[in-house]
Amino acid sequence: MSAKKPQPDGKPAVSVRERFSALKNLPEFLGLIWQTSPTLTLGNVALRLLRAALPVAMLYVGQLILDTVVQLSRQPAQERLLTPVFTLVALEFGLAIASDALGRGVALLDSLLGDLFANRTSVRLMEHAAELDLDQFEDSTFYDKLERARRQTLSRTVLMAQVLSQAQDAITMAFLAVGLVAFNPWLLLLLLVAVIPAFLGESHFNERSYSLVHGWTPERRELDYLRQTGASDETAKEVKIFGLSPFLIERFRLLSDEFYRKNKDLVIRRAGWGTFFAGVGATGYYAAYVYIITQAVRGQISIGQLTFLAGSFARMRGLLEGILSRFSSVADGALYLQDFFDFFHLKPRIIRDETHVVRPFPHPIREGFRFENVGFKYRNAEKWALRNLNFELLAGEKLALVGENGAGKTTLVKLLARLYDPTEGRILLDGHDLREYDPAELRQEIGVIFQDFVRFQLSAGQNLAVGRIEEKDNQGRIESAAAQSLADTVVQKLPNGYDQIIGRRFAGGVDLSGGEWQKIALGRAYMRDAQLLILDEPTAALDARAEHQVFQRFAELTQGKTAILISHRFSTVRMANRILVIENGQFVEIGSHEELLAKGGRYAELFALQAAGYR
Ligand SMILES: Nc1ncnc2c1ncn2[C@@H]1O[C@H](COP(=O)(O)OP(=O)(O)OP(=O)(O)O)[C@@H](O)[C@H]1O
Repeated sequence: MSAKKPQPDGKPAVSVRERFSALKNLPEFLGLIWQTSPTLTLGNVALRLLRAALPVAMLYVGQLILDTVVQLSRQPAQERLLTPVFTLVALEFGLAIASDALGRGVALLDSLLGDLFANRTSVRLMEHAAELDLDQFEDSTFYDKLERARRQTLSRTVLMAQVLSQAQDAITMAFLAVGLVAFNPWLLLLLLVAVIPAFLGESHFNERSYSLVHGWTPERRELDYLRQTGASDETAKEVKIFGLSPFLIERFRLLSDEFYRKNKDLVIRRAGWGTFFAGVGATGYYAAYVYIITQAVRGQISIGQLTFLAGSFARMRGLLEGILSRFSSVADGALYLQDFFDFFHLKPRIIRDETHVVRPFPHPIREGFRFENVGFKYRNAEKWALRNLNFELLAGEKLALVGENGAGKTTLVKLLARLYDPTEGRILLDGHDLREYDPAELRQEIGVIFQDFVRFQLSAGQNLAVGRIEEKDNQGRIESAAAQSLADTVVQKLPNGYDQIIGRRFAGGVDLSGGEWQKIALGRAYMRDAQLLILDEPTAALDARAEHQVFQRFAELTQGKTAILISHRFSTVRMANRILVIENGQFVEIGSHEELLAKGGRYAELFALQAAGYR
């Protein structure tokens, strides 16, 4: 990267070279438009080509009309034949109507193509985001890219129209230039001199504006966050109780005012310079006009030619100004495209390894999982979340993970599901590295219910079905999963049963208590029918009776399956075959409840601590 000139607020500006090099994105962009709809694209181009030829045709007919009129006016009254004039006027009338119709046709196709393109792009964005790794989502630069790619959907459709208009106007210019150059090539030069300063000015301000907006992506993300946090159903409760509104509003006001001020300075300077450059342009035009008039007065050209040339010059000035100023917004659009393509060029690392034969997932798992010296560090984190971890999770075993907050229990589970890969060491499944299996197949065989499970604003039935979404229409399966997780008792109370929308975001939604939500989430694990079931604090919000019932069923349901339980409640933990204690990401001890109690180590200590609380 070249050293960038900092903006007044310390953010890097975008160099001219970067803006030009961003234009290389246009062919790929046009390719995407073509793929969106070849028919609409072809139609659009054809209409624009026709339309490009019309201005010069109209000016030329105008010239013929005037010359014919002048000629007729010089003839004796009885010899004046008006038919040729009227024919020409009819022709010009036809051209005017055609021009208008073509203009509307182009606008229509632009809008249809634009809408279609925006829809397809949003779908592609969602599809690509779904392929990326979890840690990419946890990276703020990634998020900024995603944000810019998302925000620019609309302006990309504008960019499309701009690129096409650019080509259309260039063709019109070429037609007009032929006439102007034939008359006097210097006029073309005068035209450029009149227009280029405006272009440079425009270009400069566009660059500033892009830099400002680009540099402010994190702050704009924060603004969105503040706006949402200040007023959303999820946060309203705590915002009210803690009286957070003034704090949030103040931060929002400060940030948004600062952006307003910066943008205002830019807009004002832009308007000032814009007026000046428009003056320069007008001067050029009138100089050319005076010259053409002089030529007409001297009889060098006809009155018809005078109007043709003056018209051509004025028209070309408008077109050239348009082309040049559009050029700089096309260049900016292309810069935004850079963000867009950058996002699409991001590749996930946790993918099916196509360089090797992918190992089929064992059915059933024979030996189990083995952690060999596993260490993991989160992206951008200083500290290891897990280190030197060696243990075995045997096939069919129920293993409980115990450790204080932040010990690394959830991280361990995420490694098993390959949401991340270990930073060092490896995890084996039946003697082979997890990376040798297809991650999609692996995840199919693992059912995880995280402690921060998602409360989907969908129907109760769909909330259960997310455990295996292919079975969303299998009502029998949904109901039996609900019965196993006790979610059926929750659904019974809902006015519309399984079809009831839960959560408050949408009209008619009914919210559930924390424990009720948890029963629904647990049901997902039973929908899943996976070989390895992982429940991360599955019963934290359940009352004592419900917890007891859940675990009675859990033992039955996981028979023959491998399971991991994370819990801070020892009543739950002791139901596991073995318990793994971790502390600060390190292995402490492993064994059955009785063994660990007898050993009198960390587990025994924690157990005694909790038991004392109940005495
Ligand atoms: N996405 C993340 N990025 C960076 N650090 C993380 C991330 N998630 C967790 N950590 C850190 O990794 C460590 C282990 O976290 P983990 O969630 O695995 O703990 P845990 O044992 O499940 O805790 P708890 O009992 O509170 O659920 C913690 O120090 C935490 O701050």
